[in-house]
Amino acid sequence: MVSAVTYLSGEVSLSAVLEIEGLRKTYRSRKRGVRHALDGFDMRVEAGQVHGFLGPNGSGKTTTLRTLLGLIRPNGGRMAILGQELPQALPAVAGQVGAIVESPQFFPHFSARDTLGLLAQAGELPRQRVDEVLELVGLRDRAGERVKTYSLGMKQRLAVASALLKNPKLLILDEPANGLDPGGIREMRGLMRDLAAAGMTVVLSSHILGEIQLICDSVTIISLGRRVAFGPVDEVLAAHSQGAVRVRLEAVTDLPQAAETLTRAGIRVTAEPDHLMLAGVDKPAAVSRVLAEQGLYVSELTPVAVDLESVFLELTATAPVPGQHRQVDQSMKVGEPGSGATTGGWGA
Ligand SMILES: Nc1ncnc2c1ncn2[C@@H]1O[C@H](COP(=O)(O)OP(=O)(O)OP(=O)(O)O)[C@@H](O)[C@H]1O
Repeated sequence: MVSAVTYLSGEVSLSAVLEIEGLRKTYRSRKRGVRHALDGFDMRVEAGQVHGFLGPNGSGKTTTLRTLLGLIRPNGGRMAILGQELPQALPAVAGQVGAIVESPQFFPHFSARDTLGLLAQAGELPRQRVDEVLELVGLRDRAGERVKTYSLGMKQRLAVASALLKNPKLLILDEPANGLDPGGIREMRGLMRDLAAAGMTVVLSSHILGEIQLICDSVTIISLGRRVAFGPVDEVLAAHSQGAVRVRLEAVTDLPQAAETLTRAGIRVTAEPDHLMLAGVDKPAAVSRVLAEQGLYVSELTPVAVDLESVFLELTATAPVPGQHRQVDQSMKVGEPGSGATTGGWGA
């Protein structure tokens, strides 16, 4: 584990493996105009953590990761990995960063062992590392079979194995659980925890929020190119659990009117099929009073501990859909009515 201690603004903190401050990236195209994919984005990941990077489609996750890896040039801000400024230090830190940002393509007629052997040779890594990573990702027993016979989950594990070959200090994975069945997801979760326990820092983006809540020590949530929440998972949940209340009505058909009434009363409401979730409620009695005044009668009013999915919904005003990508664009288009609004989404 990286054990260095850094001094920030007079405070002692653990060493940050990854630091991003005020990162900006603007895409310009004749057809779509100017878009701020990253609009002053901040992120900090401490050593030895599994860190979840969450955001709706089009919120800027891939742009952030591609910028970090030197594949895209930012328009402003600063980035550092292992205390070294990027992109200047990229050649120096590249050997300590393993990443899968886009699904890697493998030769279909090669086996996993041949594929990794070739990559190890190209990277001048010891051959024994191939068997170590095959064991780590649980592919050892099928390592001699051709990649074209592999399931999506096995290809995903091969991709992770290829990123682990150089025994990186920082592992960056974009949607590692994509295409995995529940058993595969559980194995991947165990692998991430084992890697972190061995001192590796893991950053993973995912749309499977329940998984992130189980695996990750800390999270960053991005929306419209800006950080909207960050910190240890339990602290983020605690901060958003204050005043969270579940409301059921005698008549389910009254829910839309109740949602409207409560929203008008200044309460944040998320509608679920058979109940409403409210946020920031100081006095639950006020909720039943406001509703009763409209002839809407409450059958349940329960304070609840929120999960990461509810926090994500509240902060980004949209629900994640596993496996869906870029069907709705969350980035701001400059000059568009509503640019700068805090909502985005998958809705279309
Ligand atoms: N090469 C590009 N040219 C123009 N716009 C781009 C380009 N790449 C990304 N964008 C835009 O930048 C915004 C952020 O995209 P990005 O891919 O970083 O989001 P994301 O959070 O990774 O989304 P997803 O979860 O769908 O992968 C989107 O509006 C996207 O359309």
